[in-house]
Amino acid sequence: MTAAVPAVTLNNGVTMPQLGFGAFQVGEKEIATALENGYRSIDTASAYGNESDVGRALRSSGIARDEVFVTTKVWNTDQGYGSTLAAFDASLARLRLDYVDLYLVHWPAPARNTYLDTWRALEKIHADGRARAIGVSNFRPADLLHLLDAGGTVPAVNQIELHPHLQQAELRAFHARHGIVTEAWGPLARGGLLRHPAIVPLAGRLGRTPAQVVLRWHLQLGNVAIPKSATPERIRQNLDVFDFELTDADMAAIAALDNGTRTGPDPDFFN
Ligand SMILES: NC(=O)C1=CN([C@@H]2O[C@H](COP(=O)(O)OP(=O)(O)OC[C@H]3O[C@@H](n4cnc5c(N)ncnc54)[C@H](OP(=O)(O)O)[C@@H]3O)[C@@H](O)[C@H]2O)C=CC1
Ligand SMILES: O=C(O)C(=O)[C@@H](O)[C@H](O)C(=O)CO
Repeated sequence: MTAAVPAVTLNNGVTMPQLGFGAFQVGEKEIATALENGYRSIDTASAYGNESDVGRALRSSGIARDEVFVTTKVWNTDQGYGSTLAAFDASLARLRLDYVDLYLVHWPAPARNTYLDTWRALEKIHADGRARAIGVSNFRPADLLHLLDAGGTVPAVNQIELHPHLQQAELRAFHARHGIVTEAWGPLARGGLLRHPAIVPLAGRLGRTPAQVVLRWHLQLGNVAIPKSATPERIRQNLDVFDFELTDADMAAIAALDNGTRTGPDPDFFN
């Protein structure tokens, strides 16, 4: 039996489950499996091409709308004030929802130089009650400073690549200073960490899997994490992480694995 998922409170008082289902490269079946097994937060994006699958899985689950936290994101080519408003309408239509819980700017896309205008559109969407919270993704400290200096709404969340090989100390400290929740994408380093000689024995000692140990590390750091799996047993296993704890020594052993390795694009260059 999986214990209840704790909630984190965002800077506007909205609460969000600390562990959710990452829906990149999955379809309705996997999203339905996640919901059946107790996930109550789904992370999608217009770029994933599966917002309709998320909507269908939600409707057929029979779970009340207000019990599931739905995140989606505006893609780089839709950045800009008017185009973001139009992209949001299209996302809601595909999801067949009246609102999302969290709407994110997917990448800063620095060469476009449009994220401030995009952010104004997210503020309008939030003011209109169509996103309960708004945030960003893959923003670097300089992007966040730029946004904060422009005034307006402080992002509720920055969703960034974060795992033991890329611990993002500078961004996490920035977020803590400004009340921004850190959400980890690729929390399992896309599977690349799970045979690591520092993780495997830890998992053996605790009677857990390597993925569960890594997810527990995220939770104890205070991150929101959104692991993806297309495998039912792993989908279940990844949510079953609320009844054990890593010691300070375990946390320190994992902290030592930081080597700055990315599994995905670098926000400096991804446009
Ligand atoms: N904002 C952004 O720019 C980005 C956001 N994301 C979001 O983050 C989510 C998660 O990131 P993602 O890149 O998918 O990577 P993850 O770190 O979640 O890793 C997913 C990989 O790990 C494997 N895996 C999952 N659970 C286990 C387990 N218990 N044991 C062994 N292997 C496991 C999966 O295999 P299998 O599926 O075969 O079970 C898959 O290959 C995405 O789905 C998306 O929602 C991701 C990338 C960028
Ligand atoms: O999954 C996402 O949210 C992403 O933005 C990335 O997958 C990104 O699109 C990518 O990896 C492109 O190669």
